[in-house]
Amino acid sequence: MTKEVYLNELHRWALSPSSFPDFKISQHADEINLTLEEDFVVDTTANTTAAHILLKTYINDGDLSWFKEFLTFHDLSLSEEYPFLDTKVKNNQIIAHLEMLFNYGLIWNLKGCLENKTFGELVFPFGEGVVKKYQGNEDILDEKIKSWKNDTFAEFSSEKKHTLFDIYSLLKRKGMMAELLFRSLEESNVDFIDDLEGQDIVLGDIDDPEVLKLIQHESMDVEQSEAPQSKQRDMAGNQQDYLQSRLQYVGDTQLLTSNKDAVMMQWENKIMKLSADSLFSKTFHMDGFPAPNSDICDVDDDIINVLNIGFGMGIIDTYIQENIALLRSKYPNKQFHHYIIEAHPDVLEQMEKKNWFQMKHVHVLKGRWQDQLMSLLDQNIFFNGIYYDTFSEHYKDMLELYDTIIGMIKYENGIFSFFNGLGSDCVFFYDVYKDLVKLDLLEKYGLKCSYINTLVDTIDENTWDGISKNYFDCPVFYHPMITFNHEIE
Ligand SMILES: C[S@@+](CC[C@H](N)C(=O)[O-])C[C@H]1O[C@@H](n2cnc3c(N)ncnc32)[C@H](O)[C@@H]1O
Repeated sequence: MTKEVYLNELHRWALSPSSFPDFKISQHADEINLTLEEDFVVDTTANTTAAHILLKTYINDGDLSWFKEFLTFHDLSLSEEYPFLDTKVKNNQIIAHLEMLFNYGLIWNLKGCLENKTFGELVFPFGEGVVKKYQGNEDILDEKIKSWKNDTFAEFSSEKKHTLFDIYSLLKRKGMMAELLFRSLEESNVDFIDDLEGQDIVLGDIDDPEVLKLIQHESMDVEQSEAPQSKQRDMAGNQQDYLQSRLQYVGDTQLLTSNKDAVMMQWENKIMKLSADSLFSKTFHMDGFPAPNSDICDVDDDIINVLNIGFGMGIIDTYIQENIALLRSKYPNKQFHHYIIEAHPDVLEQMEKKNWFQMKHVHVLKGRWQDQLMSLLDQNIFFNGIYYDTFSEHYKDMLELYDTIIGMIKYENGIFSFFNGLGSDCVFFYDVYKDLVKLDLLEKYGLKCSYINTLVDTIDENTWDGISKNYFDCPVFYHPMITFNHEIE
């Protein structure tokens, strides 16, 4: 069987699997060497795979008008008429079909179909956050989201809703596996991998550019704010360039690089308030948070230390100071210390102007956290709350950070949090990273990560005017609350 004939069969099957019960990928896949993502693509310009077709058909309950539209839109001429059969993809088959496609090399983060979406976005176009519990007023949701929730999602049977969550979990798992695989290859220069998901895969040498390309293709390598495609110095993606660049404060609303990348913006104000409160929430009763458990909270804790990494516009630091002032008046015998680490000279100059160096019990450490944290560790200072929000760093840097701060968080009543912009320019990637962070923290450090899901109501159509790149495009913000896992005691 030629590849063309095989692919034609594959797509007919994806449109209507129950009409082709005998179709087996494995029968001919090996013969035609079907292992890479290109082999699944209907048309390379449209980048739409059999899995996109399968998912979209399932979600649309067998109504295939979208597929006709898709063919016309992309001016596709196919060798054979596709049968527009009125047969639905069944709830109990879809997971097995997707698993099979993944086992034959389907790549998890491809965008395709009419709307150029990832598989995850076909299932939950606005991410998992809007279908799970969140804080905030539903009325503020965008009309498009409301209409999807109320007119589309609400109409699905409960069995179908369950299946959609199962599909989404599978897709997220595939994303996490790809990230973990990429990371371990980078770390250990592994040459061969055996028995991944039941197959024997020989990857060859990681230095082989072909292998590296394949793995990188599957990895997201997210940054807190991603770099625009430009020939200018890459300030958002490269720390050295960033630290040597000039920054500009635009009133009290923005901090920008000369490339107009946003280092910090005022729309994050609400998130900074939530973050500042959460740093004290395991030691004191803060509004909107459950009371700290008196069994595990160290009530004799008289020295309260909070650390913020990355000053930016000082929004979170201002809220931390407000909290300290309030708590100091309630607990006059306790000592409160506020540490700040900041690396950029222009930001340090701004801090100077605003008197941060003169404030009582505020300790500013000038330099990168990579160089400053050790001195705190050496002085045996333990923290009730640590917050991380830098710029031009990657998730790799956060993994490095975990190694150090694990020894600095108070065991009983300490908490770590960060501005969660990981993968936040795509709802599906944001959901994958949400789970990956949880897994990383628990597996390696025994830390428990839960999230407060809060609606983002401070971004509007003008927010990104004049900014080179929108770095947050999700309706729900996942605020991480990371503590030692006392449940395992
Ligand atoms: C997004 S801003 C922080 C905003 C802050 N949360 C606020 O409320 O205004 C990021 C800050 O981290 C600083 N930064 C970037 N890399 C750093 C590093 N490695 N160590 C310390 N500070 C860093 C930047 O210069 C910038 O001031």
